[in-house]
Amino acid sequence: MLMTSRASSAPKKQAGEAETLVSLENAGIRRDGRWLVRGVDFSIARGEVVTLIGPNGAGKSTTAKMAIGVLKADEGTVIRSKALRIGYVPQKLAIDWTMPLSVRRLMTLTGPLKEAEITLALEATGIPHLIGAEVRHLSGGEFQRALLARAIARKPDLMVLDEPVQGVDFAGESALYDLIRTIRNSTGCGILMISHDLHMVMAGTDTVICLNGHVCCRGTPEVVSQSSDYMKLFGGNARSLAVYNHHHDHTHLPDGRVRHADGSITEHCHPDDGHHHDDAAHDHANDHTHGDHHHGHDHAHPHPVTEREGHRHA
Ligand SMILES: Nc1ncnc2c1ncn2[C@@H]1O[C@H](COP(=O)(O)OP(=O)(O)OP(=O)(O)O)[C@@H](O)[C@H]1O
Repeated sequence: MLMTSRASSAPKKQAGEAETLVSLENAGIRRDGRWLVRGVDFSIARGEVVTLIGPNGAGKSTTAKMAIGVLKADEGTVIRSKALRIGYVPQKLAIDWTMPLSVRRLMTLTGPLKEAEITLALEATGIPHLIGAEVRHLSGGEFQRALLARAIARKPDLMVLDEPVQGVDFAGESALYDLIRTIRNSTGCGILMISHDLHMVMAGTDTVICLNGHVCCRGTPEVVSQSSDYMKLFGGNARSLAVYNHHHDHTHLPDGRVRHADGSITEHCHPDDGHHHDDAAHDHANDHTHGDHHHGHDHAHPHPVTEREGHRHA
């Protein structure tokens, strides 16, 4: 029997367990008699970074759109937590690049924002000085920062970033991934990210879902990078992947406090805690179990941006 996205009752959350923001069970999208993706199962908790990887056409963007409700599942279920606020940075934007458009205006295209909210978001992404700049004059990295600012300005519970570093140079990529982690750490939001950039992304991700029309393999970056299915898909690239090996001796809770191995909770990490500085892979309250779905809910209210051809960084 085919089922579509549905609401459910409020989640019953165990003490200490991060809230599940969105959960997909056996979800699929069919178009023109073909399943674009099928049998997709995963969930995203508050404070968790989930990354979708996979070759071109694997269904990553389709899956992300299904997760946030831009596309309705033709099979299976997609459940989002009640009144979930979503910040979405799509892969492509329908922007007329010949028309004047300031960064300030770009920020409010999908909904009104106060000037102070715009300024704060642009400060967070490091480009407050560009508030009056023409979008068409921005560099690739500045444009991506502006899109990120627009996504975070609405203080989302879940950020969905479809290839957030496209067109950005190597140093800029690293800075943007740092920024994404900083946003997650300071706001405790969940993040669903799509990327081809295996090296950077794998290091900063709690859970990797490798897609190829279906979920090919999943797990921590370490588990996925050693999977034979993953090796088959990515070949030599996979073998050269440098996953940041770390051990988790503490957990960052969504409210910013830190729970240590002995169960004690402090405001900050201890100086001698494992894998801190230049750390790309803290364990941020991802102490929930995938496939263990507690949620409930209702329709999400994403701020989808029309996506068509025409994005200059595509
Ligand atoms: N509306 C649609 N109708 C028919 N086919 C579609 C539609 N949207 C996407 N597709 C096809 O579905 C497949 C998955 O597309 P999707 O954009 O999700 O892939 P992706 O993994 O994000 O790819 P990429 O890495 O190239 O961005 C592709 O083969 C694409 O051509």
